[in-house]
Amino acid sequence: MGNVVFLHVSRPDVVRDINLCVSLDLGKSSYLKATHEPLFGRGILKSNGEAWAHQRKIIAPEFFLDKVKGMVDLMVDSAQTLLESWEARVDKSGGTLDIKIDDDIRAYSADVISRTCFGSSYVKGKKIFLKLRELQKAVSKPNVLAEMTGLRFFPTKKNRQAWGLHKQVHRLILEIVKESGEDKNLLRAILHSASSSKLGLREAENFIVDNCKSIYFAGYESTAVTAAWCLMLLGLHPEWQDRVRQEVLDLTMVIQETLRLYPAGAFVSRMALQELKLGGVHIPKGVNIYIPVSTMHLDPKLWGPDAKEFNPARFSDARPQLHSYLPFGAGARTCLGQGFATAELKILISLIISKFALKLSPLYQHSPALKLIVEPEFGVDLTLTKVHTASTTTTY
Ligand code: HEM
Repeated sequence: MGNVVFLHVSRPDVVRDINLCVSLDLGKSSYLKATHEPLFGRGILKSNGEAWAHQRKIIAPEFFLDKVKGMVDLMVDSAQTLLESWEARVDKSGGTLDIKIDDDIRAYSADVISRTCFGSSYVKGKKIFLKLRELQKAVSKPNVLAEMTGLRFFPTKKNRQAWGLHKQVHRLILEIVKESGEDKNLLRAILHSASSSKLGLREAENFIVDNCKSIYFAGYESTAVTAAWCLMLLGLHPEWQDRVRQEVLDLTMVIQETLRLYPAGAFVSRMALQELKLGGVHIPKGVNIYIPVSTMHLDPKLWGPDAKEFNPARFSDARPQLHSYLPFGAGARTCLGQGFATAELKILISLIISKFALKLSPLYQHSPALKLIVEPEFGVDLTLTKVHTASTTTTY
């Protein structure tokens, strides 16, 4: 535990300094994370220095706004599948349906990321998502502690299970790569980069697999969990459902507020690549710094006395103080998929709200749990009924 610092203070100035230091030092080191990282390997999420910069350069253009705009129709198609199934189930159950939404939302998110980034259908990618979810569960306990203490390198039963799953995911991704056609998508960009990087066969395979896993995980789970939290909050606050039906701009605030209360990424972490002083604290080179995002998001000093309440209107007039709102991180390593995720969330939530009235079910048990990301431990239970409204015009 000697090489870890938790910054349990709500100090936007410190976050700014951290980002500055890390940005300044980008070129100095290559892969800093160890080889047995079962979930991401050496993909963009866990690499540093030149290796990271190289991957970011390849992947970032695939998420520019013009690319995301081109993906909207695919996102709507994926959402329609979910809506049709919910409509049929509501009809079948006599107009009111009690439903645990999590699996359907995950299926939507998996479908979107699979179609838009990899050109393959959910059906093909389904096995990968299931394995990744198992892998996530296997590595998520003891999560941060294991990450910090090096426990994840011991051949414990849990670690052996994780490494086995890792191998299966590796094989499945390579199968999809071999089958992939010539359409332009993220997978092709990664393939192109791997083949032009003079890597050996094994290295090239690892490069492809690790980045596919990074994108699958980053793009799939975090968005699905955010959508589930957002629908839970809307179920609890019907007045905001009405507002969103009337004025889709209000949806932006609802999503911002959801990400403030339940940021999928519990920590933004950085490694000090040189000796630093942050907020008067001496940080030696090589130390990992964890910024607990929720702590900052719920601090009354930054957000006012209602910091723990759901109040999307707080985003209507005032912008949050710089570096005090970090759902997508900050600085050079800010989330690449922010625009993509926002479009995906707006499409799904606006279509659901235009078709259904949501009520939080009495079956719902509130228990936010840290499993690499913060998710509803027992899922989200809602009661759905159909609404008949004139549809709102939506710009994503
Ligand atoms: C609501 C959904 C999402 C949330 C809350 C979220 C949050 C985050 C956070 C907190 C980080 C770390 C930023 C930092 O360290 O400063 C991150 C990184 C990243 N995210 Fe997201 N993300 C979401 C969706 C997505 C999607 C849909 C994609 C891609 C399809 C994506 C791709 C990435 C990538 C590639 C990185 C690594 C960037 C780098 O290290 O250079 N994310 N995300």
